[in-house]
Amino acid sequence: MRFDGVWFRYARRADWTLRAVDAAVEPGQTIVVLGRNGAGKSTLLQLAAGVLRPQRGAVRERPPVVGWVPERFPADQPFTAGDYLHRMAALRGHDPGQADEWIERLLLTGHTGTRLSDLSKGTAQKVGLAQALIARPGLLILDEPWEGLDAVARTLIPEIVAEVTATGGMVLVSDHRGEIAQLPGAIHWSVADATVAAAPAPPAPARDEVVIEIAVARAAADEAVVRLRAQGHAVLGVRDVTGPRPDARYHPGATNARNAAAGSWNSEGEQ
Ligand SMILES: Nc1ncnc2c1ncn2[C@@H]1O[C@H](COP(=O)(O)OP(=O)(O)OP(=O)(O)O)[C@@H](O)[C@H]1O
Repeated sequence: MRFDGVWFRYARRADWTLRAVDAAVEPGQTIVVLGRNGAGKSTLLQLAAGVLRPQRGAVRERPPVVGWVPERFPADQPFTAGDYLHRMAALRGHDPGQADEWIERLLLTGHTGTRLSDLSKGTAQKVGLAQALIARPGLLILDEPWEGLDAVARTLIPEIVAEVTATGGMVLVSDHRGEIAQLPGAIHWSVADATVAAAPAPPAPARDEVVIEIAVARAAADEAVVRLRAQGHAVLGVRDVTGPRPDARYHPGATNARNAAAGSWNSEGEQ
């Protein structure tokens, strides 16, 4: 997919929010879009998603299925979370079971009967994420995905990104706080002064580590993740050890992509 001389502004005589943007995303790539508040990251992502249209230039070769997770999930809709996700699955031509798999994986099971407007911000964000993933997107767009998410859900983001890219999908992620600057293998773009430029990747952390698997009570998972992070440990993932075993790439515990991610760890000889 590429931005081909893209110019965009929100009103006819307004300053350009983005000027002459030329940039390309290849299959399997993750792009982290960095920039200060108001720089134009969301605008760029919405142009990529096709939600906004450029006044000049074009976004070309966009994959047919796009999953867009806006910065704020629009929760003012008259559905419960479960009903909404099942409807979205049906609308996209999928079995409602596809929604159930994401409901389970994003730990939304206890919220399916809650109306969207009554969900907490973080839970609503997870519904937004599930909605985008049900479609099995070839392009996944995550606008500040860390905002409002609980600690467990945060650990799932890199895992989900790896699964999409492992199957040739592209991922665009905005990040104004530099939280995902360490997303492995990601390419960084910087948005500033209405232009988009390649940004150097932050230095990789020194690696002399081992992986320890621990099991904690489900109710204590959030607290455990927060405490481990506070102690300086990298939390690589959270998975359900009692749930059904998955059998396809976007399913809970997705075997192919998950193994591919684990393989990259093994190949570094750290286990
Ligand atoms: N719907 C809109 N109408 C008019 N101006 C807008 C609109 N949306 C965004 N803008 C303006 O466009 C500029 C870029 O906004 P954008 O949301 O793309 O920035 P951002 O880098 O994503 O910021 P943040 O990190 O705060 O989300 C800002 O000056 C913003 O005020």
